[in-house]
This record gives sequence, structure tokens and C-alpha cells, in this order.
Amino acid sequence: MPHSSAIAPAIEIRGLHHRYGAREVLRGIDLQVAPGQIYALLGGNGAGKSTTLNALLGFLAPASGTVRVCGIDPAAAPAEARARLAYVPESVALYDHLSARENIDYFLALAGAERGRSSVIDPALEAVGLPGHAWDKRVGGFSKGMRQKVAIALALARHVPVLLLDEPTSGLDPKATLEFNALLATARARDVAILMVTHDLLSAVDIADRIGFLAEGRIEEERTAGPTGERFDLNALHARYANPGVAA
Ligand SMILES: Nc1ncnc2c1ncn2[C@@H]1O[C@H](COP(=O)(O)OP(=O)(O)OP(=O)(O)O)[C@@H](O)[C@H]1O
Repeated sequence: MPHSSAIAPAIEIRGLHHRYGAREVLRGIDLQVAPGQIYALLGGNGAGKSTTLNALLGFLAPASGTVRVCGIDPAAAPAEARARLAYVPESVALYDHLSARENIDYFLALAGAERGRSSVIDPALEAVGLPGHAWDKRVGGFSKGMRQKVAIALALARHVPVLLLDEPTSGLDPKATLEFNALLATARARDVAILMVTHDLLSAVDIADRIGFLAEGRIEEERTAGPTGERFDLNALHARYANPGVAA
């Protein structure tokens, strides 16, 4: 699995502090994701997961610390940082009256990216496994899983090196979750660095290369998958996740 620590991280957060008013919600986050690596960030409600994503998206001016997306500071140069990433929120925003192909074409045009149908759009839809009969259907009738496929196809078509996902599997049934994880594997094989905020331990265990536990504004612990074949211990992780501050 291509996640050598020798590769420069595409996502790099060091010593990140952030406060809302008097309340310090991030208290020294350290987190790196290399190209071709999937990092699952777990944490209870209010732990600071969305705030961390917002820092990468350039929506925050951190009190202190370093945030870099492919070497770019998103607070100082948000447009440059966002040109290198795709953000997939829990509920994917698409134009419901447009088809899958038309949505991708439209967003590629907005991004100023190359947008040939046969050279760019169709290969991306093929890569994410959206059935051909759905390509020209209006996405208004698509399931959550199908909308995610369109969003990831757009990310692949844009060739972004970084993918940020906010609770992507919430509300997906187990089959759709497996399909979603297969999408992530496709992006990982293209050397995309993937940061996934999630409460879904099963999905994280299935697909992540590294799992970080965020509590009280800090990464309390990270666990890394072993070489091929060795995966995470689900029971130990569940005990860890349910009891922040207590080693499993
Ligand atoms: N704009 C804001 N102003 C003030 N406080 C905020 C703001 N945004 C978030 N917070 C607070 O900061 C803390 C961290 O919030 P954040 O949304 O990052 O947590 P989270 O880990 O994503 O939680 P959840 O799993 O519930 O989405 C919470 O206590 C939240 O109430």
C-alpha cells in the first residue's frame, strides 16, 4: 500500500490552535496525510473535526500553528488551496435539474479545467462505477451513494491531489458503504491524499491507512494499519472510541 512516510504530505497540520471567542476548540492538532493515503479522523460530537476541515478549506484564521494543502497556506491563499482539493460534504450539492455528465461539465468549466466528454468526463464516471444508463439522467433522482459517485468523479476529473470528506457514509447502507470505500480506493490508487471525518468505525477499519482520535481539540492517538493483510482490531478501536482518554 503506497503510504511511505518518506513522501511529502499533501495535507499538513502542525500545532494548530483555534478559538471561538474565549473558547479554545483546537489545542494543538498535528496531522499529516501523504499522497495515496487515507486518514480517518474520528471524534465525538464537538471534538473539533469540522473546525479542522474548515482550517484546510481556508475558512479560519488559526490562532497559531501551520496548515498546508500541497504546501499552500489556505488562510493566506484560499483560492490556490481550494484549486488543489475537492470537498465532499455529508450531503453532496449538485444541480438537480442537470444530468451527471452535465453537472461534471459545469463544475469543470467553473474550475477552468479541461472538460472533454470522451477524454475527461466519461472516463471519470466509468472509474467511479456509475452505471452508464445513469450518466444522462437528472441527478435530482439519484441516491446519496450515486451523488457521491458524481462528486468523486468530478474530483478525479479535476485531478485534485487532496480529497476532504465530511461523514461520507452516514445514512449509507452496508452495501453502499462498501461501494463508497471502493471509490476511495480508486482515488487512493491515483495518489490522492484523503482525509475523511467520520463516526463510522466499520468503514474506517475497512478502508483507512491511518485512524486518528480527536478529543478536546487534540489528536489523542493515531493508529496505522499494518502491511497488507494486517488490519485494525475493530473491538479495541471501538473501546477506544467510546472511551476518550482511556487506552483500550
Ligand atoms: N462558528 C462557531 N462559533 C462558536 N463555536 C463554534 C463554532 N463552530 C463550532 N463551534 C464549537 O466548536 C466546537 C467544535 O465544533 P466542530 O463542529 O468542529 O466539532 P465536530 O467534531 O465537527 O462535531 P460534530 O461531530 O458534532 O459535527 C463545538 O463545541 C462547537 O459548538
